[in-house]
Amino acid sequence: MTDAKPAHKRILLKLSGEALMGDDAFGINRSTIVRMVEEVAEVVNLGVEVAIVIGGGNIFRGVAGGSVGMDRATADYMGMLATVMNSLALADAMNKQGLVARVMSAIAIEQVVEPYVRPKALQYLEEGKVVVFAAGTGNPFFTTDTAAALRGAEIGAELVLKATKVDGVYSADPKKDPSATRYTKISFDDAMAQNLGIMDATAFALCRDQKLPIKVFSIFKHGALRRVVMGEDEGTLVYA
Ligand SMILES: Nc1ncnc2c1ncn2[C@@H]1O[C@H](COP(=O)(O)OP(=O)(O)OP(=O)(O)O)[C@@H](O)[C@H]1O
Ligand SMILES: O=c1ccn([C@@H]2O[C@H](COP(=O)(O)O)[C@@H](O)[C@H]2O)c(=O)[nH]1
Repeated sequence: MTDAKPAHKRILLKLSGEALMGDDAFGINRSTIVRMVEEVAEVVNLGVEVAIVIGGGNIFRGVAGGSVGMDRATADYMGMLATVMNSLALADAMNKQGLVARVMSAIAIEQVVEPYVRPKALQYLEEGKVVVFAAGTGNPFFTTDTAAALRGAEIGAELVLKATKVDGVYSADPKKDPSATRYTKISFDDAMAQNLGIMDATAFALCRDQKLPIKVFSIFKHGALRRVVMGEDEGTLVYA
């Protein structure tokens, strides 16, 4: 029995939307979302304050064909709405698991979820509730990675955790280049200079300027989220 304490008091967890598909072609795979929530519950039960941003790739990429030739901003609003659906599904699964989750949207959609109001989000976190930030930044031409950086900075998170389909940042996309090697850590400047596609440059730049480190790790690896929160060796650290 160990009484080791978490290395972080408040975190911003960015969950991959695409990972929610599991082995399905698109949408939300029930057992995958339940597994993700079990991992989240582990760290919430350690007393860590958890805010979440979830991507929309599992839904949005499924309808992306329909957005071909569409006005870019309109297609981006569709993408943001996809993240609202994922956020609702995630919060529902968390509530069923015994956690208390609140969804806050960057786009006004008040019959469905409450609007993002920073002091309210901070209050929820202090009360031990999990806050899910939906609709990205609320602006087209951005991504949910940037939303994670933005909300992470706003709520004073100590770390942004990017839980994705790969187990860290590689010298090239490991899905395209099998010879790519994984970094245990890399500076924001180096990641940006090498144009590493794991996150967009806006998200990297915001975190670098705010000195907000990022850990990239696999959401499919059991216990990885807990190990990151405990400060153990897992994934890749991106630092200022
Ligand atoms: N240098 C790199 N190191 C690691 N992964 C990389 C790199 N370059 C590109 N990738 C790819 O980036 C993907 C993760 O980024 P992406 O933003 O698409 O996913 P996500 O955030 O998990 O999904 P979503 O947008 O659905 O939330 C990985 O699956 C990997 O194939
Ligand atoms: O702030 C934001 C966040 C997202 N979008 C749009 O949504 C999709 C899905 O987000 P992912 O980060 O790719 O999962 C994204 O492709 C954008 O089209 C946005 O416009 N603004």
